[in-house]
Amino acid sequence: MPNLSPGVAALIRLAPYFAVPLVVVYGTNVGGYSLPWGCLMIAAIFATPCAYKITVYAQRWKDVGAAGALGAQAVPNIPESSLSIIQHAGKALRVGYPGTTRLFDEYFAKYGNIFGVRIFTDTRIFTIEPEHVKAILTTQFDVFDKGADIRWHMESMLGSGIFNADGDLWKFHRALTRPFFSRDRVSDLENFLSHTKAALNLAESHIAKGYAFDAQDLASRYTLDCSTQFLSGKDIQTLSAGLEHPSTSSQSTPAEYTTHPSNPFMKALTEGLWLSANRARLGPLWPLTEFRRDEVGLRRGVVDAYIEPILLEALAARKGEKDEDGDDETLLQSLCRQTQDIALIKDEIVNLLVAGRDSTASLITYSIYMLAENPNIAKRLQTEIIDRMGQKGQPTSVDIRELKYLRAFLDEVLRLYPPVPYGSREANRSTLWPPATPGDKPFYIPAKSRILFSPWYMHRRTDLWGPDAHTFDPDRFLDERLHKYLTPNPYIFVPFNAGPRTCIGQQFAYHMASCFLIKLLQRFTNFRLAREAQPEASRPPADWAHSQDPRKAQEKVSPAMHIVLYVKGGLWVKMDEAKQLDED
Ligand code: HEM
Repeated sequence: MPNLSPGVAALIRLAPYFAVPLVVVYGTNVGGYSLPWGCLMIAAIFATPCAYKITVYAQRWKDVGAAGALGAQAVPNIPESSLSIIQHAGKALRVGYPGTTRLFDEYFAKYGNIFGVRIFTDTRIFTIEPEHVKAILTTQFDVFDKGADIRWHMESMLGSGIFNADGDLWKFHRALTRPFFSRDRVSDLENFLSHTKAALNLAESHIAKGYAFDAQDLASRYTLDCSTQFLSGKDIQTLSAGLEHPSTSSQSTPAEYTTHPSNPFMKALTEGLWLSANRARLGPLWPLTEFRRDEVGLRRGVVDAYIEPILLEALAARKGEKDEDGDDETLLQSLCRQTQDIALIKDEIVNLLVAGRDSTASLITYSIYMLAENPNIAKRLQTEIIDRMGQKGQPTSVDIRELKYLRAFLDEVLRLYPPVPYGSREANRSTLWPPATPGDKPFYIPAKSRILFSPWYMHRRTDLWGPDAHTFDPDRFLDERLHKYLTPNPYIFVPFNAGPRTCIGQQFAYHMASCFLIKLLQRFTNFRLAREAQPEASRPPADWAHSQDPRKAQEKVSPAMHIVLYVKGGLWVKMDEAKQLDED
């Protein structure tokens, strides 16, 4: 139904669910038994809810029976209504601490590490068991697709790009993009270093005026410029906008920032993802919130308008060239060589921009947050970096490999603040998962179940990471805790997922974030949060301080998520220029 708004399309799709029971009620009336009109009306009103309840009970009965026949157990379903679940999920998206909504806290405590919820006729199964995550991502990879629901929620933003594809289409995308993330290509640090320099010059000019700056905005612009340079050979210069002034500064933000052409693009990208995530939380009800028009598609239109000129330039440059690939060919050039399908190329580029910008910006943002919160760790990192390459030296990929504490620091940020806090898949057929407790019956996973697994929750489990799981301590990736917890049980740490669909940009992201942090720590010191600049509405709610979750209780900013984790209201920080050491 391409020309209909989401709301109208959904109504047409749902019409049979409401019409069939009414017709049945009406049919009984004309079929000889003449019920009084009052009874008929009551029957008509209750027919659809009754039919829905019967479907739900019949499905559950079928699942329990199928589980029993296989010597397995059905996943326990939580006794909460669909509307209440939708309401909690929506609230969690707006104001919740990612992962610790009432829904999760209460039900993980009550039912253990796996439970099911029903949203109308859909079953969703939540798990934070590493063995289940291993099954989803690796050992039962062919059972778990992204699925039709995800495509329905994400299509307006991501089209048929790699994130949204399954089966042969996914294989096609993967084969197309993977060669561009080879070790050689991602180890070329010039792109990252030149953009780091531009980004840190902006930070420096703000600091010189005594202003705080939003490190999250800076990180997003840095990662977007690096990613576009890598993908198309030309950056889109979002860093040239400069930085916003904090609301506490006496001077307002210069017009060159507020009117910069990259701003509508950045805003549309973020809003598009937020709205897409909201669709997933609302389940089948989301079209009601976009009744008259496709709000996400509108944002995608803004994104397209910004990237189209770059694309058309690349296509024009292709004309007349020989059909040969070369080592210096960009991904965009390669796509243009292999297809003239502009929609496909646009989808591919948008998918990679979404992947490259937000997740790595999240890693850098939370890294700066942790530098500010842990001055001793910042000092140790600084010492490691300066000992190896001095205060001005440019890192190489060998340096990055040898900076062990920096890598442990990044991994610890990824553990406590995984940029992609939740993963989702759909079972294309029924299967069995190992029990959460050895000796118990395996779990029966019915076909078509939507599965949600949470690195966020799993990365913080004290039974998997030790009693200090809530403490930020990079040494856990270097000392005996590594061998005690992670080495024997690698699926407890999955910030990039794992298996055949593991993140393609993992090494790219480590290099991009490492370059930024190395140069940051060479140039600046004394990182601190500028709480006065943090917008009032984005500060952590007062009741978080009394939370049972020790990390939530000590947060100084509000972590929030759409699909990717971010800091609500931005991460406003101050820092000092490091004293220049004499390196001669
Ligand atoms: C810290 C940074 C990053 C994190 C934590 C991260 C995490 C992830 C995760 C969890 C997935 C699986 C998503 C899913 O299956 O739904 C994924 C997939 C992917 N990532 Fe990343 N990512 C990061 C950076 C990047 C970068 C920089 C790029 C490329 C420029 C990239 C490209 C991709 C692609 C193309 C996929 C899809 C793979 C597939 O479906 O086969 N990622 N990433």
